[in-house]
Amino acid sequence: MSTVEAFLPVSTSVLPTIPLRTAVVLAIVLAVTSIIPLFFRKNITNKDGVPIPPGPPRRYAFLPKYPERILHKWAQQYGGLYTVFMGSQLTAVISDPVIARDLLVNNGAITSSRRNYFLKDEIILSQRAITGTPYNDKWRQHRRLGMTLLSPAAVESYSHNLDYEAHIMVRSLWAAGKMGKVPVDVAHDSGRYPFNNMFRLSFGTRTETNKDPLIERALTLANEFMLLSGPWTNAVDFIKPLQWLPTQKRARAHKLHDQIIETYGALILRVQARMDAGEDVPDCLVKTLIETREAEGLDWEDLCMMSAAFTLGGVHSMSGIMQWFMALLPSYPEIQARVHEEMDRVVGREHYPTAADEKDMPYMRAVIKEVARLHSSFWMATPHYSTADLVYKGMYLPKGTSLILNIYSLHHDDKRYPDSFTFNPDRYLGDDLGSYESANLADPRQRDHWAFGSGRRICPGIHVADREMWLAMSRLMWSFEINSVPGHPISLEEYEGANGRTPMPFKVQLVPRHDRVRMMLEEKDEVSVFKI
Ligand code: HEM
Repeated sequence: MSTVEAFLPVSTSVLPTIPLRTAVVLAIVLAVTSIIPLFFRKNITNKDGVPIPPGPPRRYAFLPKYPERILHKWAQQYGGLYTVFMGSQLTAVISDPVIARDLLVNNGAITSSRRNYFLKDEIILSQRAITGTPYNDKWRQHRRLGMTLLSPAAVESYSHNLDYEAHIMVRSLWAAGKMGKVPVDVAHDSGRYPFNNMFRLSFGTRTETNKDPLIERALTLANEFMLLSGPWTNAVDFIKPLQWLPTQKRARAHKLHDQIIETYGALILRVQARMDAGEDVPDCLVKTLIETREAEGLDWEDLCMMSAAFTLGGVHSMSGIMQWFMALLPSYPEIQARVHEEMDRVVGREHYPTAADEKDMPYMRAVIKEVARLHSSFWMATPHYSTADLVYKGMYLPKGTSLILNIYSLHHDDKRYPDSFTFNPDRYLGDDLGSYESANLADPRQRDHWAFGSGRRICPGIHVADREMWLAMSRLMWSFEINSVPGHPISLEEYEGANGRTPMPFKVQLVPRHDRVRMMLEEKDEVSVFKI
């Protein structure tokens, strides 16, 4: 009797005896057939035998730093629509403008949901903050409430506030740079600018000094959100058993959720107290939410997450693009010279460029579009998720497919953007459309860039973001020559972030262009508005 047989229960002796070697072989075969396939892609077809789009043979739990570079390599190998298995999650990667339009716009009724990402959606956002909500009535309701402040007409109504914050940002950078004599780290002011804008939209107020601790707190929360919500970077999002373990990322996600509720909840209560005391609270998102809470059936988490939605969506993204702008331009003195020539010719040196000057400054507009193309805040937008089976050009996308807009490949298509890795604003001369108009062109191959995503989940902040970029970037160019600091090269290849991307820390020299700069910047001081 073998050792194994000695330990078998007596009752098994009635079963046919399997020799030990056969048992071992069977165990190996079982392991090979049931475990090994978990590491390779599945061949899925629909009932008519239509296969899923091609893709790499292995399954992945996460992709390392700079996942967009791997997606780009696969796009070149497998084409404009391919699939990758992230654990058991089938993920379709869209790298072609026509396919993006066909799948995300024309089939938007069934491709506009969100997968329930474990860290981002389930823990941090509780499926809220607009971005984390599946395509359902709650999403429609929250997006509608948000859009009351984000429509083009609404943006016009508060454009003077954005104007003022752009002034404050330029002024603060100028002061920090001691009028061009000292190198400046632009990150803090690049973050405070959109934060003040979003804070005002959400809560009707602004931070009054550059040192207000709320700025650092909000920027830290937004940054942590971006680090934890990468669509390809967390194995725990794709391997279910990992979700049962007390991992460090899981703990960070719970902490972030609690901090969002605590920080934004406290601010809501302060607005509520003012309203209860009969004070005149400026129109803002939180005022609307408090007034309509009962009629809309909003719970406390809805309120907190909605009041954080603009800050989570519109601060890190805008701060990133502002920083890329200031990181890029020092390497292109000839482009700066062309902007300055246009600025002096169209605007002159007596006053700042305003929103009204935009239409007359095609080169400055082209520079902004080119920054958004070459250094998009997000390379993979936010994944969409399909809610019904779909067959597209002989390829099957089953219900429950995650759909990734591969912005990196779309923006590095050398046919659409010749020499696509080069910063060349000339490619946008003659394009006088705003980002939203461009996203709605009948021919998606003519769209300026895809930085704001696509389809029914397209960034709702697109209009305010366009205005913010124009005001801040044109003012920076009116005021300064942006130079690099000798001996401190700025890296344009490396960057930070798992989701939203920002340049590695850098400093620039902001040299005032003329005497009026000082007078303009000294003109308006920090003002205090409604206090909460
Ligand atoms: C340069 C600035 C910005 C960029 C590059 C950007 C980019 C994006 C992208 C790529 C998406 C995903 C779209 C998709 O799913 O297809 C998105 C969604 C979103 N953005 Fe922005 N965004 C910016 C500014 C803003 C601003 C200023 C706000 C707020 C006022 C905002 C709020 C949101 C929200 C709430 C969503 C989720 C929309 C939904 O799921 O329905 N974003 N943004």
